[in-house]
Amino acid sequence: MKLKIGTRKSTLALWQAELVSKKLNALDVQTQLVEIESFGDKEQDIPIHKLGDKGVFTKALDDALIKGEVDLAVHSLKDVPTVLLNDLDLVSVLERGNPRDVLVKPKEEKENTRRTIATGSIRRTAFWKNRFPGDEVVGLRGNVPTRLQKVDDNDWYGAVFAYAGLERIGFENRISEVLDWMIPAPSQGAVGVVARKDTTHRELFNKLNHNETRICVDIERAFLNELEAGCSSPVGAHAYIKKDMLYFTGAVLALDGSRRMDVEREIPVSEATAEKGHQWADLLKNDGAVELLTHRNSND
Ligand SMILES: NCc1[nH]cc(CCC(=O)O)c1CC(=O)O
Repeated sequence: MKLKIGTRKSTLALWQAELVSKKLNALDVQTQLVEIESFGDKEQDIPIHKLGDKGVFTKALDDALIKGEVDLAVHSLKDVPTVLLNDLDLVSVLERGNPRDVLVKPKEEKENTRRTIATGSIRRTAFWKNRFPGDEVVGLRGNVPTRLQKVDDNDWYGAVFAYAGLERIGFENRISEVLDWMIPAPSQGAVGVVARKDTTHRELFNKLNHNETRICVDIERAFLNELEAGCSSPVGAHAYIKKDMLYFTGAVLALDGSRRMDVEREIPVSEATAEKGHQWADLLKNDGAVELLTHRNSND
């Protein structure tokens, strides 16, 4: 038996696919990587939230799974929509890396009269403007190495990246600041494996699961799902487990960062089910979170 692992072609995607491959090899399963280009990779210059609502990075791999061209697909879990296609399942979630967002400054710092921050993410934009209303935020796209190069080539104060993405491909040394105050994207820093529902390898995939990570990301993703928001919405959610407690922070922001709603909870791990994520999102919905999310600026 040789399992075909579908992956995107970026350095980060390949690193994550290799990780899954090694874990399967350690379980005496042979593997082969199949590189597939996604729509989100081809269209590097269009802002991500304009590419389409959901699955811009996952669709090509979903198709390959459904056609049987690959047996599993490896993704950054935060890029995977909370609702999968009917025939597909999230079969494993690996142990999470650092979930935080970080600031990367240019190698040579520039003198700025007004700070300009680069990011292509509307969540990062909203959080940044919420905390620093006087700063300017500009768009930034491309895979991690491309974005790092753009940071050095422009006059920006810096750009926001995922800690895990930089660390995995050897750019941890570019981190200037860990942005502890920014609530990460739901499931940021976790790697997920998607397979067909009728896969015959479920038991094998279960062995790749990291239970604590799975509990946390299921809650974060339920929170996002309940708010009916895709990966490109100004929604942050982060859960972590310490001893027997699960700690959760979630927030919904207006696009321009002018308003936000927060929820913070701690519960015993024994009570931690995805349902909690739905409930906590419901609290914010009752306070008008959906109106906050759907409120558009005139220049949008
Ligand atoms: N949207 C692109 C993307 N998808 C996953 C990561 C990083 C790894 C992760 O968060 O799991 C990145 C890069 C980034 O956000 O800087």
